[in-house]
Formats: sequence, structure tokens, C-alpha cells
Amino acid sequence: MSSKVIPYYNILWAEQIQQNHSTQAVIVKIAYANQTGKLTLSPETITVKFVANNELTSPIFSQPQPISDLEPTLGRTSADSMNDLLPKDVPQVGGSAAGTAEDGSIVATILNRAYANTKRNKHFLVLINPKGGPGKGEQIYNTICAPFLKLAHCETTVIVTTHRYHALEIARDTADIKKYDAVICCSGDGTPHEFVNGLAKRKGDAREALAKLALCQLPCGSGNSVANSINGNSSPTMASLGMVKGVPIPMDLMLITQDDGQYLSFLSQTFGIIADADLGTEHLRWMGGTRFVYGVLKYTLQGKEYPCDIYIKYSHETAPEIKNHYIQSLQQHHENIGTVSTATLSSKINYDQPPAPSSSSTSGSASSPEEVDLLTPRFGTINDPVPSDWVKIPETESLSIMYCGKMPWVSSDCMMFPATLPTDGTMDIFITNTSQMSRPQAIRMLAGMETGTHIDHDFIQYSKAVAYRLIPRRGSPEGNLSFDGEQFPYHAFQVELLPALGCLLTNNGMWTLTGFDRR
Ligand SMILES: Nc1ncnc2c1ncn2[C@@H]1O[C@H](COP(=O)(O)OP(=O)(O)OP(=O)(O)O)[C@@H](O)[C@H]1O
Repeated sequence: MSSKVIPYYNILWAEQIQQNHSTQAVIVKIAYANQTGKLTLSPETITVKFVANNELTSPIFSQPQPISDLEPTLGRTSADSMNDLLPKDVPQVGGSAAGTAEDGSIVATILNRAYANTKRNKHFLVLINPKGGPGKGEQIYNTICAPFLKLAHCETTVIVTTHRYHALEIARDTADIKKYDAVICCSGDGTPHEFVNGLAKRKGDAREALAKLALCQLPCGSGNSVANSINGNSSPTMASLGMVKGVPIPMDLMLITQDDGQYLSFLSQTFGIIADADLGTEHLRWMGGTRFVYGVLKYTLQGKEYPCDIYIKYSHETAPEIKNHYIQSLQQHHENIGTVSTATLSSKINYDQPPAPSSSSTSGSASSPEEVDLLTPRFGTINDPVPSDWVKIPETESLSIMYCGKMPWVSSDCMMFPATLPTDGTMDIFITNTSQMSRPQAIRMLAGMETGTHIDHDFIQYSKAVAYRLIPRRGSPEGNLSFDGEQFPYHAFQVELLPALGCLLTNNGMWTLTGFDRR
């Protein structure tokens, strides 16, 4: 008999389906995510027989009992291997025959361990963008994600977005939005961008809603930064299990001011080649993620330049400073996750003291962060003078890429920001001028983006900042500018970090680590 081990993490649900009082045996149906490939899981069920002497009897897998049409044929499982599934202290069968989660029964024990550090029966708001990426959002949700959520007894409210800004309107206008544990964006990165900005526009409870509604993504777009950064891949089944077992953690956000507008950004701001590669290749959506790589290569080899002026309020400028900050932030994150519940984690995160406001728009304010307006910038807006302690970057008249981000992976094959962490109080800024590199150098740098080693090249600047400003030079040809992958006017803008304002649904209280501390 072949053996099968089911990690508790993969268990979606357990339910007692039969009890024999004379033998004190119970039969439990277990729904779980079966690992069927390196990055694929299949929602399946097995039935297992337990007896009162704390031992698992021969499981009755020869007669699998699928509970939905989606269940594939079950594998055979040995009793021995199931000890990895079973707790050593299996309680006596008895008590409530219902086998509910709280009654001390085997079912309760399994469920408690399967959901040891997260909430079960999560209530999800599901937003499906039917036009995102290759346009398969509905299909991917219905055939791949929904079965996991159903087996895990999660509650769902599903909305298919019908127009641009629909996700923003839902986040802004849904009165009881805080009843949801998380929002599943079945989309690319544009929908989470809209959703976060909608929450920020709520009257009265914006801060609370941003802290409560955990973002997650069913990867249906071309970039899928959220899913890639959380799971380290863009597998929809891995993402689906991650939602069921997700642990919410706080995440830093970024506040952008441009013209007279203010926006939140959870992911990135992109100026130059990367923005052109993303937004200038919309007609190539059919290529999926490859269109981005194609675009970057094309514009890099063309040596396109984007004259501008950039001012940065650095937090960590040199490579050793960045590495030290990463290691310290990671340790602090693990300490916080280990000692407090995720609900109170946000308030326990200890950031570098934010600098004092420097502009007229915030001067005189002695309010605590809770009291000031959610979107009141600490450093003023793009319409204020550049603060005197910000550093002007030299030689940006021939800049080719400015990319600022807060998530490590911007697509499955691009670890753009290897040194970023969810709540490290900084944003990572990548600046380079590819037109001054030889073609082989440029291609080596681009190839390094897959593993995050592109930041090690001499001709790039990778730093950490708490704020910056970018001003395109007057009279220069216009390119694209994107915030979180969404197109914005090619105008000057300013960005500052907002510590731990948002919430992210992660697998184990952290997104996939890049290994930056071990480099
Ligand atoms: N029904 C709809 N029709 C047209 N546009 C929509 C619709 N629903 C949402 N949108 C818009 O589609 C845009 C893209 O959303 P999405 O989240 O899928 O990211 P994406 O930019 O397509 O991702 P990627 O670039 O990674 O493919 C958003 O601006 C959103 O407002």
C-alpha cells in the first residue's frame, strides 16, 4: 500500500459522517488540497476511520466519497502515513456526535490544527475583472478557486466588475464592507489598486477598513504581483489554498500626490522603459506575462531616454545599510508575528520614527496618526517646495528606468525589489540609465531581474527611501507613467511611505522571502 502524508496546512475541512457507539469508531470525511504537481493542488476528499483507542484504523479509501463533481479519484493511503496527519493526543471519541469544531472530538482536533494560526470559515469579497490580463478571470475563479473555498466552508460574495473604477466604487460605497475578512481580486494588479483607493475614500472608517480588509489575488492578469509576492509563483491553486489558510498582516502603503490629486499605491510607481514596456504593449495582452519582458527588451535595446529630475529622502543608501535594515526588519517581523495576534499586529509594528512634516500643508499639526486625515502627507504635496534635506539625483537627463516598489515580485519572472519587506517602513527605488551601458551589460542586467541580482550591477542605483519626487523635464518627449500598473498623466509626482496602513493576506504571516539576507 503506498503511503500518503497530508500536512495540516493542506486540510480544508473535516466532518464526522458516521459514528459507531458500540465500537466507538468514527468515520471522518476530510477535504484537502492534494499536491498533484510542483505548483498544482487539487481539491479532494478522503474518508478516514478513527477508533477510541487513539489509533487510526485502516482507512476506507477504497470507497472514496467525493463531495462534489470536481473530485478526482482518490489515492490510496496507509494508516501509518496518516500518523503525520493525526495528532499524537487524539482525544477519546465521544461527546457530541456532531463532531463540531469546538466539542473536543477528532474533528475538532483536526480543524483546530488545520487552522492553528488563522480564522476558518473566512468571508471573502470576490471581485472578478472579466477584462483583466487574457480575460479569463471568471473561468479561473469558477473552475479553480471556488472549489477550494467551497470545500473549506468559506462564505463568498462574488461581484464581476462591469467598468473601470467599479472596484473603487465597491470599496468606497459598500456600507458594511468590514464584515469581510479579505478581498480576492481575480485580476491583475489594477483591481487591488482601485480597491485600496476606494477604501481610502471611505467617510469615517477608511483607516479601519484598510487595516481590516486583507488583500489577496487570484492571478488572472499579466503581472500578478500580489500573488507572486505572497506565494512565490502565479499558480491559481496555490493562491486558492493560500486564501483559505491566509494570515492577515499589515502592509506599508505609499501616498502619491500628482497635480491636485492624491492616490494610494500598494505596489509600485514606474517611469521610463518599464512603464512603456507595460503600458505601451497593451495590444500584446495575448502574450500574457511575456509581453512585459518583450517590451523591456525592445525599449532597452532602443536606448530610449526619459529626462527628468528626481529628489529622494533616503532612509538607506548604501548596500550594507540596505542589507542591515533588511535583516533587522525581518527579525522584527518574526518577533511580532510570534508574539501577538495578527489582529493587533499593526499597532505593535515598530517603525523608524517618521520624520517631522516639512511643508506648509502639514505644519502646525500635532495630531496623532489616528487623528489626522488618512491622506495628509507628512512631506507636503507635489505643489509644495522640495524639502531641503532631499537629495537631487545627478545625471537624470538621460534616465531610462525609475522603478519604486513595495513588493518583491512584479511578475513571476521578475524579482524587481529583492530587499523589500511588507512593513519595513521604506520603499525601494531602482534607477538606471541603460543608454550608457553596452548592449551585453543591459541584457545581463535584464536577465538578473529574474533572480533579483540586477541590483548588484555598478551602473544602477538601488536605495531605500521614505519619500521622493520625480519631475519629467519640460519639452522632453512624453512616455508612460504608471502607479501600480495603472496609467497616470506624464506629470510630476511625489510619493511618501505610509507605514502599515494596509493589510495583506499571506500564507504564514509573511510573503515569500527573496533570500536577500543570505546574499
Ligand atoms: N468590465 C470591465 N471592463 C473594462 N475594464 C474593466 C472592467 N472591470 C475592470 N476594469 C478595469 O481593468 C483594469 C485592469 O484591471 P486588472 O486588475 O485586471 O489589472 P491589469 O492591469 O489588467 O493587469 P495586468 O496588466 O497584469 O494584466 C482596471 O483599470 C479596471 O478598472
